[in-house]
Amino acid sequence: MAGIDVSGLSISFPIYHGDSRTLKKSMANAVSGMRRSGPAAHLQEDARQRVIVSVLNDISFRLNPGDRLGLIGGNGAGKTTLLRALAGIYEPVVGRVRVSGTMGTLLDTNLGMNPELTGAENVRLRCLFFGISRTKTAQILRDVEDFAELGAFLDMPVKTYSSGMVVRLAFGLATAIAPQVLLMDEWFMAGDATFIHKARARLESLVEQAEILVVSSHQPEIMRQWCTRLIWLENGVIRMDGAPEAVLDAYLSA
Ligand SMILES: Nc1ncnc2c1ncn2[C@@H]1O[C@H](COP(=O)(O)OP(=O)(O)OP(=O)(O)O)[C@@H](O)[C@H]1O
Repeated sequence: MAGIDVSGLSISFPIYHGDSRTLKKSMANAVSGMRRSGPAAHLQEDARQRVIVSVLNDISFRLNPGDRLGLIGGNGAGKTTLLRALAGIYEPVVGRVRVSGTMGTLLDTNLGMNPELTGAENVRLRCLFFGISRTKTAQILRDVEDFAELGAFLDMPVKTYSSGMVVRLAFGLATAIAPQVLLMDEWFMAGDATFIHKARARLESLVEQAEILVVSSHQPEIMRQWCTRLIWLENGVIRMDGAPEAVLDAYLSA
């Protein structure tokens, strides 16, 4: 059964810089004089006076099949970092992340996509990676072809695609293999209106199969329509966690 269990998760990045004295001084000033909500609130020094960016701090939540979680928050709040931690790209510094079930990620268009290979070759390669049979691979290829509407470009190297075309291919492929847990950053909404309409219809059908969705977006409409729960992140901590309307009302009026 699909599930996500995040407990006391903290993530920070050390800053390794050749000449960090000026940086440290400005950070020390920022840290000592900062407001909690100020843009430098997550810059700190560790016990060894190294500068660290504390991106997520003590994050906990659980998700069960059918949950559709939206992450909202201003620029640099930690939404993408949280998605990357769920995907296993970042290891927790403190706390733990447990994800059960097969996972599909729409976090970075180039992730797992070889630009030298054609769209079709990338589809076949992904199927090979997941151990999918030839017959099923042929079905998936047809499905991606129908969805992405790339025409002859499906047999062209991905490096010749526009960014919107890469989004269509990546989204089509990630959703064709029907993961139990789908993690999605908002970049895919860069597609044109027709694509967003199709993407939504496809996502709805995935979520109907009681899978888990975690999506980050700056668009309130997307959050209202797609999510059953919202977490508002601010400077790496959970400011509010609850029903979409309540969290959006508080977030938009803050
Ligand atoms: N590898 C890294 N090294 C240092 N700092 C990082 C790293 N990755 C992210 N950060 C910092 O962590 C903070 C949170 O970044 P993140 O991309 O998670 O924010 P976000 O909420 O997704 O923002 P946006 O809405 O602008 O995409 C930012 O201040 C960013 O500069």
